[in-house]
Amino acid sequence: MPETSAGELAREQKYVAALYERLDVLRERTRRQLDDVLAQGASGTHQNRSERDTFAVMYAQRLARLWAVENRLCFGRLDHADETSLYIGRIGLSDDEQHRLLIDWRAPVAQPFYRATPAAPMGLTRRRHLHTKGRKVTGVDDDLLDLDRLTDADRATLNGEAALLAALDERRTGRMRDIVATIQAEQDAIIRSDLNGVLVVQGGPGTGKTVVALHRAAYLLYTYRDRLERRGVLVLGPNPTFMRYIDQVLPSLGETDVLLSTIGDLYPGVTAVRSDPPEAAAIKGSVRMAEVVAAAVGDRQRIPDRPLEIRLDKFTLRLDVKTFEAARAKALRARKPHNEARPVFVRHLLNTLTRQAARKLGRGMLDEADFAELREDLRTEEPVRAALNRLWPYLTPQRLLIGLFTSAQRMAAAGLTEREREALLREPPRPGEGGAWWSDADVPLLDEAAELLGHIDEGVVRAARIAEEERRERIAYAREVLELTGMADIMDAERFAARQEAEETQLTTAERAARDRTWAFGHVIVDEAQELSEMAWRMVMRRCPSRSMTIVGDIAQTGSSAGAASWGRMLDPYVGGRWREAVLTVNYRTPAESMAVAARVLELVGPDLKAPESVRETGERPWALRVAELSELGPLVREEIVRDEESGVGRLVVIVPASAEREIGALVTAAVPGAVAVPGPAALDAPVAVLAVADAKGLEFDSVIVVEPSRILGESPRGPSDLYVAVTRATRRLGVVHTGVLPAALTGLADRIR
Ligand SMILES: Nc1ncnc2c1ncn2[C@@H]1O[C@H](COP(=O)(O)OP(=O)(O)OP(=O)(O)O)[C@@H](O)[C@H]1O
Repeated sequence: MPETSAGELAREQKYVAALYERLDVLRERTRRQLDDVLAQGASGTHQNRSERDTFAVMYAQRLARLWAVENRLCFGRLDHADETSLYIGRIGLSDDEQHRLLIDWRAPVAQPFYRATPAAPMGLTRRRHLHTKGRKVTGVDDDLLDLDRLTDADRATLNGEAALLAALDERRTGRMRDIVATIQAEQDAIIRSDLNGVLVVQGGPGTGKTVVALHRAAYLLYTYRDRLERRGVLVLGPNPTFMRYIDQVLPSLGETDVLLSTIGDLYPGVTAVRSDPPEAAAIKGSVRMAEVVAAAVGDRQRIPDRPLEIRLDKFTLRLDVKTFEAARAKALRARKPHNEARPVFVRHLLNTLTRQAARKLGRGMLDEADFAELREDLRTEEPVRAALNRLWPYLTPQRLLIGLFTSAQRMAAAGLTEREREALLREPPRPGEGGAWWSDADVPLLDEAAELLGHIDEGVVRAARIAEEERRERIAYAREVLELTGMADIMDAERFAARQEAEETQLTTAERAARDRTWAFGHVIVDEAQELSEMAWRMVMRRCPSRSMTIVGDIAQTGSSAGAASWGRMLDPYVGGRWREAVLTVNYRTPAESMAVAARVLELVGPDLKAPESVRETGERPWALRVAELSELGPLVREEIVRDEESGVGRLVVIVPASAEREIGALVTAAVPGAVAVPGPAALDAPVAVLAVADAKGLEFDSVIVVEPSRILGESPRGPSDLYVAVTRATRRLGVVHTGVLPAALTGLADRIR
């Protein structure tokens, strides 16, 4: 950082202090507004209450936004040729007279902060980066953009990349940080790209795809707030650990109302916890499964090929094949989903049964009311109900798929081959297993099934009954509370209960969207998009009929057996070639020394692929160590920690083949206190984590040890991509530990001296 005169720092400190004062005033004002709205209580008309709820959500969100921007509220200053200056920060601030004090980084006038260069200064003479700690300005560094105006002193301190390099060199905390202060021009162009259409951002590891996608979400919400606030923005990522890794970025940019989800979480009411073996995942991910699920539904509409007798107390009724066929044809003609077509099928059969019953009862011609009454009587007869349920059962997506995957016969009827059936056949869920039965690859199939099955009337009825019971319970509880607190005289139980309920229904857009399978988002961002299967794309596209999407990923890193080999193959079925691509080329994470190793691994993925260029060097060569047994790993990791600490390196990850995750996890956790060997938030917070490649995807660590690279290579058809992911996770140091021979791509690493 260049020397800055004390006077200059003091001037910036004064300005920044005033910004924080203003922030405090606004927080206090918004808190009071929220309190006032909440104090109005649940009384008034329905419209009053709903307006009050809307205001309460709005003030609460505004308050959260104001609290989220505390750190590095202001990080830049633009000096224009006409000698005016603008301060750039996380949000815009004005005083009560509407003078602008701070410009939101997403506003058009802030754009030169990211794009101006000496060759194209965009009207600027200087771009200043302000460094702050808490509310204190600790330093500034300047890019002088009007070279004619430079004084000799200015020339001596010209320092374009200082802020970026300082940011990249910082120790990692286990959580991704925002980059508002150092967004680079090629990234800014993506962040501010038009809202409409499908934008694909292809880029190698560490090129900032994830962080750029998140800043784009914040930019779009700011620029198109009216359009997006109602429909919401969805950000999809590969696994829960990754979601945890990125979940602070948008709040730190003042955006709290974006739904972050994995594919495994996207179907309301199901959380996928299993992952399928590669072969099963590939079958379930193939678009052919759309036909299989449709055939499985059709299989549940199959009619008997012989007549059916239904014995009642007084007589026996009989349905013949012709009647079944007519009922089914009518139901299919309705072109409705399975459950919604059921009433058509059922009505036809019931009418036939009613006519038979009338004849048997000797009642000949019935008028309309008597006919309806008799039909209703029959419908409630247990044998009739059971027969109708067998013929055209109400189905939930869960019931359909459990029925399918637990029966080789049903799978065959739905068109799966013998080999596919063997790969997919499963035991039914054990009692209480419920949610744990589902895998990531099942979720798009549930969604597909839900489309074909439609709503269940009975379910709606049941839900309404449960809601009514809950309402009654709530009133009873409210009555108790009021009696206990002696407030029964001043407030009635129903009003008290309604007030509580109102608090529960004050949902944000993201919360409402998360509960609704049919929600159409205003914009969808897919990260690590190369991992999505064809079936997953169908599910995602359903969530985004407007096709306003940002898709970020790297085809060279595809690890899933059902993932993408090209963007066109995945997207063309939906947008027919109408997608635009932006390419990121600079790697901000991995030092040049590790990237040289990664480039050789990349040749195994595809000889024509080009690794991104690193923006910095660390001077440390990646190392390799051959050990006789993996049990040597524990002491070795301990040594590495000491070494890392001595050189100021923070967090370490041991990346292992999936098949050795448990064994190596046990070795390392036994040898290193505080080490964590299960994916999830704990792995992000621990000083040492052991992760399989799939769980390390998208993450980064100061120091990385890759174990048994040959096994990673050989473990799946996508082995080379997996090894490429593994060797590109380190921000500082990379080492390789192996028992056998090193893959050729890794020869040439420095020997590690012990
Ligand atoms: N302009 C920038 N200023 C500061 N840091 C940056 C910038 N761009 C990227 N980074 C940092 O580089 C690292 C890599 O970014 P990110 O994880 O978004 O890359 P990626 O392309 O998604 O990588 P991968 O494909 O490996 O998942 C992050 O620490 C990110 O904060």
